[in-house]
Amino acid sequence: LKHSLFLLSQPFKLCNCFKVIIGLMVKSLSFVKPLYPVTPSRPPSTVSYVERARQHRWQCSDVTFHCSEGALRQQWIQTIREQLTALTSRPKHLLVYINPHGGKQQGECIYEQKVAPLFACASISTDVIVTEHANHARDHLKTEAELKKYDGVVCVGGDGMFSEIVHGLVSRTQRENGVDQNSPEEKLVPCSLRIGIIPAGSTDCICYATVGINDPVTSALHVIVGDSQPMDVCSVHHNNTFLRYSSSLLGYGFYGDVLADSERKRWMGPARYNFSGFKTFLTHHHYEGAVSFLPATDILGTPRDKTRCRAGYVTLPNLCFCSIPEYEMGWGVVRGKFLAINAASMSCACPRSPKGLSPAAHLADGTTDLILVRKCSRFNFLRHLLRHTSKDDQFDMTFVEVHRVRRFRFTPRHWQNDSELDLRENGKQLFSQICRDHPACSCSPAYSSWNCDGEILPHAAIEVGVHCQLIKLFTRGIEEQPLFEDLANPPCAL
Ligand SMILES: Nc1ncnc2c1ncn2[C@@H]1O[C@H](COP(=O)(O)OP(=O)(O)OP(=O)(O)O)[C@@H](O)[C@H]1O
Ligand SMILES: CCCCCCCCCCCCC/C=C/[C@@H](O)[C@H](CO)NC(=O)CCCCC
Ligand SMILES: [Ca+2]
Repeated sequence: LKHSLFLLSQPFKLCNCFKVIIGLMVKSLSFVKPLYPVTPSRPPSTVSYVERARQHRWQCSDVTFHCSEGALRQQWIQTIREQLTALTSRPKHLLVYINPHGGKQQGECIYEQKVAPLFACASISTDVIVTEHANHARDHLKTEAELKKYDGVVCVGGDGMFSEIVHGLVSRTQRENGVDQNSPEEKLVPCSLRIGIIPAGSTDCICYATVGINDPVTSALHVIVGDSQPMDVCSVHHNNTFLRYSSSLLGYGFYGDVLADSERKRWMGPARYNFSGFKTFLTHHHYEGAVSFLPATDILGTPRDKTRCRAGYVTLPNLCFCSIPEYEMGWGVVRGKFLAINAASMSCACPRSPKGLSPAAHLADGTTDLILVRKCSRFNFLRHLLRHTSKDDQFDMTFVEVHRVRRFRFTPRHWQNDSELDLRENGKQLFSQICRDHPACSCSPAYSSWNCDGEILPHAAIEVGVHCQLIKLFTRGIEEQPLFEDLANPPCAL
């Protein structure tokens, strides 16, 4: 009995079969059509378990046991419960934030119908907060939430909602440890609570790039089995002032302009990105400036590798976050006119771009892939963009270069001083400012804005540093797909 239960309650591979118990329910008789004669004193017991399906999807299945002998039945139930309680990596108490306005505005419904029943089945208790305004979750986490009560935080929403959770948790952790976020050289203290993402947004790139699919049930099951995946976070500063954290894309030029335009069309839902993407492509603005960066020379991989960041990938201990003066000598500089400057700390894969902006980027290696797309013809830029959606190499083009870096800075060519910046900060954002060289014409504006994980940063001049493994998610990274998927889950008796 003990041996069978051990197999049932551990992630295991046997004849390519994968089953992990998530919970046990002693069902009331009315739920089950008995196969065997049962009496009210001996109801059947149902064990729920996780099963792999196609394309990284996980699903929940049940097996119902009947046992005519009361004592043996009780022994099974007790032992399964003990085994499940002994799994310390599994969360028991979670704090859940739901954004009711993310994506197609289905957050509450997705949580109630698909996720809450699974958490209940796995005996996870939850405190649920439906947010009432933007930054509600961030501010609650930063100051009020009694974090000691919980084993993790779950966000139901998109990348913007995830970003709120990251800001709340990281800021709280730094404050409690006396770390000054305004200093770009400061080494930040990692957060101890894991974060779960139930995808209910428009892009959901963090979920897609860490699980392999945007599916609320799959994500909930990864939380239940207690997966853990460390993740890098970039800090963004301007003039020794902390601006924001970023865990997926920091994009200036094309992706900054797409976002600025799409924010005015939120009413369109996820389709706003198609509309603004097409419009921004047609405007074909370029931006002049200098990008200086500190290459990551002490790591094995490069952004042009054919290998991908997959579950179980172990990063070698590296220098992670390093202070500027120590490495000042190794900095490189690229000046020019750019259609896009993108920094991808992870692949940024999402349904729109299944391999992502930087397919070989790693989730937790302390680096970000800096992609510089120089001014080129519309036709060439379109070829580059379309390669985000195909298998072809988007970096194999003369006007594109990519560097794996630990830190970088961007200074726009005409950047003057902070009085201009203050104007932007105070809400009078100069997105429509025209080129200073030709004040009367309507050619490319002098500045774009940064797209920071889907939030607009009004500052153009920024300094960015990667903080290796600052947060942890309730995922295990994308699992390698079996060669013959049909053989991965043969019918397998428990
Ligand atoms: N109750 C609320 N009312 C209005 N805005 C909210 C509320 N709760 C959170 N927000 C904000 O909504 C914004 C968008 O949310 P979210 O990321 O969940 O969806 P999305 O933008 O559609 O998806 P994605 O970020 O994946 O593209 C976030 O910036 C978040 O701060
Ligand atoms: C002519 C048009 C060609 C279109 C080419 C399509 C290329 C798609 C690449 C998509 C990359 C998304 C990267 C993820 C960024 C997220 O942090 C952010 C927040 O959710 N999403 C966007 O900014 C949303 C960005 C959406 C951009 C379209
Ligand atoms: Ca990385």
